[in-house]
Amino acid sequence: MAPMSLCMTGGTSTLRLCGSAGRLSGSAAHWLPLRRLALSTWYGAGMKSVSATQGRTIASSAAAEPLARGGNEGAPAGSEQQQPQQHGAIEIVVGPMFAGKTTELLRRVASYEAAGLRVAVVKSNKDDRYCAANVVTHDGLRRPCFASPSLAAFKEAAGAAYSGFQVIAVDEAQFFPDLQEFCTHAADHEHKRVVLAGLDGDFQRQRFGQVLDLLPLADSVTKLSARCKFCAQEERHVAAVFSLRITADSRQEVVGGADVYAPVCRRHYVQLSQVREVPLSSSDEA
Ligand SMILES: Nc1ncnc2c1ncn2[C@@H]1O[C@H](COP(=O)(O)OP(=O)(O)O)[C@@H](O)[C@H]1O
Ligand SMILES: Cc1cn([C@H]2C[C@H](O)[C@@H](COP(=O)(O)O)O2)c(=O)[nH]c1=O
Repeated sequence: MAPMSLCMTGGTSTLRLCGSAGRLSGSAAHWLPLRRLALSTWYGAGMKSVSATQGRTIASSAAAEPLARGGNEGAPAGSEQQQPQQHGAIEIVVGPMFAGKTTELLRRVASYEAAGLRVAVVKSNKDDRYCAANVVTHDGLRRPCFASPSLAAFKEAAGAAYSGFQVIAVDEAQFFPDLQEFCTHAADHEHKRVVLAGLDGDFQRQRFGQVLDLLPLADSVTKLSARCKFCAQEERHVAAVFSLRITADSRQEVVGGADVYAPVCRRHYVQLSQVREVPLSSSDEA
């Protein structure tokens, strides 16, 4: 079994497979073709990132490097022989609101494009906060995208262009009803690299959509943190790991920004989510 490592950088933890063919032991070593495994484990290596709380610089990632070489490590230079197929992969970026998930998604998109790959960016059409046809970060970075109710609808809208995309970047992943099925098929059978950004939990810290279902299928999982809004008011910088809803709406899906949510640390989540429950339950009784 390939070992897992938890790499901490500031407010960010990156959980990634860091096995190598040489370190394989047990039954997997008997049936996995070693060369294929060596290539696929190399893809995820070297990923590093820092949290939104640490500013706008997100450390460079080596994730695009192998792909920059076309994923064709086995072919001799200038060879006319058929190139090996690109390997599929699933990268997941999670965290509370305002943690920099979309920023990180766009950084990876730019990195893959710089490596010469064709990238499609998709977001849920439920997210109409800043612009219907763009992925937009809370601080205004933007990029045109497909806005779709489902990933099947995106595939249909892309039409013939779909097969040319080597990377599919999905923002607001928690809103897609067919996330697991689409990503699994795209990575396993269409050999695409799928990069997802989304909430792992809702305002009640419950699973949100299908993001968590993809963890066992992912090549890398990066959890980002934001900065606790209430600690910041006390001039303390504390990592925010939860999204607190500051309105009295109890539906799971409520699209919004700083008017509806605040990033909070554990202490403030516990304190303030209980406060929030009082007006909710008294109004429920009325
Ligand atoms: N009210 C706010 N609270 C916290 N961060 C904010 C707020 N408004 C803008 N930002 C900025 O948003 C950036 C993160 O945006 P984004 O990548 O869209 O986050 P996410 O996708 O995780 O919600 C942060 O670096 C921060 O500078
Ligand atoms: C916590 C929480 C969030 N949402 C919505 C609010 C926003 O529209 C998105 C998250 O956007 P971001 O890019 O991560 O800032 O999800 C929701 O519907 N329900 C929730 O509990």
